[in-house]
Amino acid sequence: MLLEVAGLHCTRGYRSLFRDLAFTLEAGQLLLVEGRNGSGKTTLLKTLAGLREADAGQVLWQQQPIAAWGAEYRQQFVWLGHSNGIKEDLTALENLQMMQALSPPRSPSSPLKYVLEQMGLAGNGNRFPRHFSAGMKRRLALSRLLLSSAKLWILDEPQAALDKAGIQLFESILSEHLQQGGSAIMTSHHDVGLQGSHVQRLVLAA
Ligand SMILES: Nc1ncnc2c1ncn2[C@@H]1O[C@H](COP(=O)(O)OP(=O)(O)OP(=O)(O)O)[C@@H](O)[C@H]1O
Repeated sequence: MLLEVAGLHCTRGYRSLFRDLAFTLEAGQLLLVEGRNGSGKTTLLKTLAGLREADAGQVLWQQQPIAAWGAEYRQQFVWLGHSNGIKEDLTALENLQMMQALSPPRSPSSPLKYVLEQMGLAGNGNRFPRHFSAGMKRRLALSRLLLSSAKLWILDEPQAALDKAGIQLFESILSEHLQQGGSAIMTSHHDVGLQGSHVQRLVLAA
């Protein structure tokens, strides 16, 4: 088992978002976290990523509490939040270099120009993302999925701003990751075109 969550309780202000939350995630599985705006999806993802503390409960990564992993836990997953985490003053190619440096690299690694091509950004390598559309920025942000060898992906509304082709591209990258024994936790307000016993759903009802 890769990730195990038990008795998780998170509050924000005086509001309890979820209580006694429990689930497990195995290699090859996708967990879709659903719920209305403000129900606590981002809060849950940040808690799983160790970016905020739970009020109670445990998050175990490979049987060990994430706190016990220390800084090493950050190398175990790819994080993509609402913010794209790209630098507007670096070119697209320089952004890929930065992403590559921050994550355990894939081996063999693809040439960065090829990664841009795969993401539908061919010819934009030397441009600055401040001149990109919102969907182009999201595609650049999602490039990190092709650069990292991390087994777990934690993605907050990864399809935001993507056009139909971008959503299909993301789903095919995700599907390949799962087939290769990776796992992912993601939020979405849209249907995800992946089905099967390896896809679990968690609906937050707060
Ligand atoms: N920085 C903060 N300080 C205080 N309360 C916050 C903060 N961020 C979020 N909240 C509250 O926590 C609750 C859950 O927010 P969260 O962002 O986790 O929801 P969400 O399900 O991801 O929403 P959305 O679908 O809109 O992205 C909301 O009621 C929100 O008001």
